[in-house]
Amino acid sequence: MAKDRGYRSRAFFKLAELNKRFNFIEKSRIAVDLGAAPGSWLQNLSSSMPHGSLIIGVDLVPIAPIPRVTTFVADLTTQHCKQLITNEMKGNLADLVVHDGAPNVGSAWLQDAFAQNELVLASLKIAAEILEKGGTFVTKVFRSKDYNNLMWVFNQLFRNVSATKPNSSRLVSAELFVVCQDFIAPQKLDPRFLDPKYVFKDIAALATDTGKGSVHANAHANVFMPEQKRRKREGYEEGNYTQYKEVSAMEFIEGTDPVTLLGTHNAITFKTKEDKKLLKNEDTTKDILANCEDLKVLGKKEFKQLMKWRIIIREEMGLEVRKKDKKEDIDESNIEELPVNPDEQIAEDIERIENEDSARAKKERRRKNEKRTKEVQRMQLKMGAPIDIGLEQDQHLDDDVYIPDQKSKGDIFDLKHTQKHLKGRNIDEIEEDEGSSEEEPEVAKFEDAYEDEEDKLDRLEAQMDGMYETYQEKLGEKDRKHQIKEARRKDKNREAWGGIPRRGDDDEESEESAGEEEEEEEESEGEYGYEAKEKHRMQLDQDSSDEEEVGTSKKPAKKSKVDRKTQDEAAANVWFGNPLFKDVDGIAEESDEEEEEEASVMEEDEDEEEPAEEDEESDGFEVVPQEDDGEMWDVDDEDQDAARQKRIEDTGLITEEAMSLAYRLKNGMTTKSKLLDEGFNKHATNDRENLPEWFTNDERKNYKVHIPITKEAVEALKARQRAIDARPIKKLAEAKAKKKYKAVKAAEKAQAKSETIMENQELTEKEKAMGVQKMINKTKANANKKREVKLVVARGSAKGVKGRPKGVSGRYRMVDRRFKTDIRGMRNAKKRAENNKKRRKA
Ligand SMILES: C[S@@+](CC[C@H](N)C(=O)[O-])C[C@H]1O[C@@H](n2cnc3c(N)ncnc32)[C@H](O)[C@@H]1O
Repeated sequence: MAKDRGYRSRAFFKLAELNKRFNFIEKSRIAVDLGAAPGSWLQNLSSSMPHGSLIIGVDLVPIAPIPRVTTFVADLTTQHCKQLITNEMKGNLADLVVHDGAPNVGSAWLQDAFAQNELVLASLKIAAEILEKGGTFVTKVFRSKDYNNLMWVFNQLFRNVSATKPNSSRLVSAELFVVCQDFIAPQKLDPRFLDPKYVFKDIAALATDTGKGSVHANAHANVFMPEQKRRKREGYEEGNYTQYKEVSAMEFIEGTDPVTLLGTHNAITFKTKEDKKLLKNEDTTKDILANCEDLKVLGKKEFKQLMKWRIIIREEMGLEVRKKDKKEDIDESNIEELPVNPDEQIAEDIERIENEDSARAKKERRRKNEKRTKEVQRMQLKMGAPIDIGLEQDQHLDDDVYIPDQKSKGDIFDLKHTQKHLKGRNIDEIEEDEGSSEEEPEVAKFEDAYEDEEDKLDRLEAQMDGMYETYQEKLGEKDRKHQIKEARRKDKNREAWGGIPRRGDDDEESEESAGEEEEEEEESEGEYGYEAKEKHRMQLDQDSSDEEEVGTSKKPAKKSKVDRKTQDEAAANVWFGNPLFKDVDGIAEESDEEEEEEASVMEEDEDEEEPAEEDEESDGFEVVPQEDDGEMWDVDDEDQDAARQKRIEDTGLITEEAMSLAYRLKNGMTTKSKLLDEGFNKHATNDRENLPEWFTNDERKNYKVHIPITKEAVEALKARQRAIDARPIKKLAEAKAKKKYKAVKAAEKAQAKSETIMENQELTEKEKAMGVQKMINKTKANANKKREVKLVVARGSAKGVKGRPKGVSGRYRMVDRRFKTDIRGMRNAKKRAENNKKRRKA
């Protein structure tokens, strides 16, 4: 698909998808692609960035030139690489750094998460040095135990960080793409933030290393604002992360950072007088109370409930107004910002996610049972697959991961996430900004943002899948219809065969077989490209040929051998009873006659010697004399299927591609090993499960190297086709064989008669010679004699009577009365013409 469109790799679509969602390319002027070979991302940048933009690509391997792109061969983990880039940027800063690098060992891609994530960090290091404030960094990461640490680091350097998995990325692969927007551009950056030794250590350890307070908030302060006096951020006492903490309801209502409160306490209590007043409030429902009892097990829903409840109470209390006033007097240094303990938070996350997982599983089961529509099932399946993958990794830590077609991932919602999104703008501030009346909608907006986006994407995904499936079904249907239609077209008598059980079976089987073909096609998904196509095509050809040979069945095992034989005979009789055979020399018109004919051709011939009864009328039937019926029974066009079948049997090379391949091999233009090499690529062993159908279908077309079709191959095929076309068709061959058979029989009979004559003692030698000669002449005449077809007109009560008319023997044809008149007229005209001719001569 990618190559079709001129892109160097399918990675193109990943960046395109990311950009579609986050829209970072078009607004960039200077972009750097780290790990850019073969260059599809560069192609994307080159085509989408404004004119005059600077685009730099770096890779260990050279990149073929791309318009408007400067490339270097360099190792992105080196200082030299950064130097090359900065030189090219001539003192400017980049607005976009993208990184799709992957550790490359030999020719195979080693999906070593650690090495990958190390590369990510090296790229981030470059990005941090060359990006301008507000810039964007896009990177591929592998989900592993280090993933969360990386995310943590990204979050320290960028205001908006989103991990996503483009549809074009295989769901089974651990690869994710993280789009980090709004670069903070810290004045000074602690090198440990970009040092794998530290980053891939435990986050808590990192935090411990980076500051006195032993929490990452302090680490943050250490790294970003070393010169500023730190706020008092006591946090939990060291080693006492698990202590049970309560917060009063009023504190939660009035507090400035409810999210942190919820994240750092175990329960909301209603002990004070003021708290107790809240218990009387009708909005303080049982659910709210239950939620308050254990904050550690809050799910997304419960979290939302509590946040909404808080806002309602605040509204009722008019806290916003008071707060606004208060805010001016607030000495920021007095606000105690409760730090988030990473260990505890992770533990919380794990616990919560576990609960959520089981709740979600239940919910999904219920949904499945309730809605048994295809779309929802598909959607749910999509949701399931990535979770399975995620469980191999530290899935429970992937709180930031947003996976478009995996609703459940979106459900992995935690306080940390929320907090991050509210960073620098907590809910209270939102309230203040928007005014009290808009508080709830704003919060609701925030809360529903996840759901809306997820739902929308899920819906879209499901719709797309549904549409695609319908399209596929339609295609399949069309195919099947086409096959049946084709079969019918080739066999005009098919309907007439309906009475024979075998045909009925065949019909069913053909339907079944169509289904089977579809299944086979699906099963052969593992086979890609031309070969699969070819195999399928040959299979179809084979099948249609099979169908043509009446009496054969795709599922003979179903029937007993005897049955099958009888049915085959019946079907064969019907086949040869087809009027198409009527005019073929040597083939009897009626099927029963045919058998007799084969047994004793000569006898029948003798019968036929009897003069035809012209204008014979018997029981309402009139036999019309027939002068020359040769033109009446032209054989139809030749049977293409037979020709095709023959062609497959002959060589198996029926396509231009196959022929070209053979031609190239024969003429030393390619070798077997080269072809084998071409058949494999670095993606050959990739897992193809769980890929979107549209993608696999497109891939199948483009997965293999396309063999160029040579002129010579096409010529050779055409020549062969001409030769095949020139061959006698099957029916004709059968007719000729029959004729030959008859002739042999007639000769044998003539010989026997001659011997009888010769042995007759009563005859003179001359008489014997004359007798034999007469016999030979008669045999010859019989052989050359065209079998006559009697034209029969049904009259009176005989009209509409089916079957052989009474009193008519031999070959006959029912005709209209006017036809007889026409024949007569023609005969008379002919006679008149002859007489005139004679007269003129005389
Ligand atoms: C998946 S490919 C990138 C594909 C690219 N985004 C595209 O669209 O064509 C990964 C690339 O990372 C490069 N790479 C791996 N380690 C690297 C390093 N240390 N420095 C530079 N490039 C590296 C590999 O050479 C490889 O070309």
